[in-house]
Amino acid sequence: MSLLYQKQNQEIRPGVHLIQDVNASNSPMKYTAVKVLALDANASYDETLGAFEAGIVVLTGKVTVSADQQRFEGIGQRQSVFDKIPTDSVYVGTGLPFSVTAQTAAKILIAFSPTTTSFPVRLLKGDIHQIEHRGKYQNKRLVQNILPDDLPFADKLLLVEVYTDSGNWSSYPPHRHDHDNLPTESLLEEIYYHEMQPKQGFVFQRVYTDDHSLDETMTVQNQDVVIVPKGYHPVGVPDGYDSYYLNIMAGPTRVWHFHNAPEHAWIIDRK
Ligand SMILES: O=C(O)C[C@@H](O)[C@H](O)C(=O)CO
Repeated sequence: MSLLYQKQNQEIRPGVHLIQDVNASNSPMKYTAVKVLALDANASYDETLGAFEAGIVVLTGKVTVSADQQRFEGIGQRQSVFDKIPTDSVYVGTGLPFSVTAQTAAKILIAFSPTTTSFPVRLLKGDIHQIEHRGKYQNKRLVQNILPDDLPFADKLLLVEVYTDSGNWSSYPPHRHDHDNLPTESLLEEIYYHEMQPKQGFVFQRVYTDDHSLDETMTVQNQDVVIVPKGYHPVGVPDGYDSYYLNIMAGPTRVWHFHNAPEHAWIIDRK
């Protein structure tokens, strides 16, 4: 089972280019799915959600999102994800139609999770994001929380952006969240959407379980997706390149409680 989905570039509607489309039909994921779309200026994409909720993240550019008689105009805060400016997102509840119209050339990520529980459509402005500077030594990273578990605005979805600069590791020391064992650990699937700067860069990501029945180390390139159905999932960033990824998480309970690999937990305790 490959966990790596390399970028596509398929024009699915006039001015709408499909970069990624990972879902239950082409992956083992049950709680999470993702679409990444590049929109030419003035291009529009619309969809009616089935029994899914969605988080529409404006990765780059300016768009207008309409859903459930609400219209959010001119949202999006950056030209590149590497501007490191928290961007705007829109949460759309289960079963609703939505449309996205690009005011400038734009890139959007749509995260999905199956649910029949309705939550209201909501604009999640970038300036409400909780920002974290995690790690030390060579595992420093910048975390921009878009839809963390302490915002009760979704039934299942959790969304977070992570920046890992040249020569650092993130999602490190390795942790897992694949046991439904609250309050110690929650069961959350995870999807990584990766970008690199400069674009020709790559990162290494390993996904592995305690018994190594799953143990895959991948070379991940710009706009690739990695799925984490279970297991630890560290990311290493080579010298000279900076990494961005957006994480989508979801599972039976919308809480992020993870378990650090015991043999590597000492990494956290260094002074
Ligand atoms: O802290 C990080 O390096 C990011 C990770 O926590 C990432 O968001 C993840 O693996 C969540 O389970």
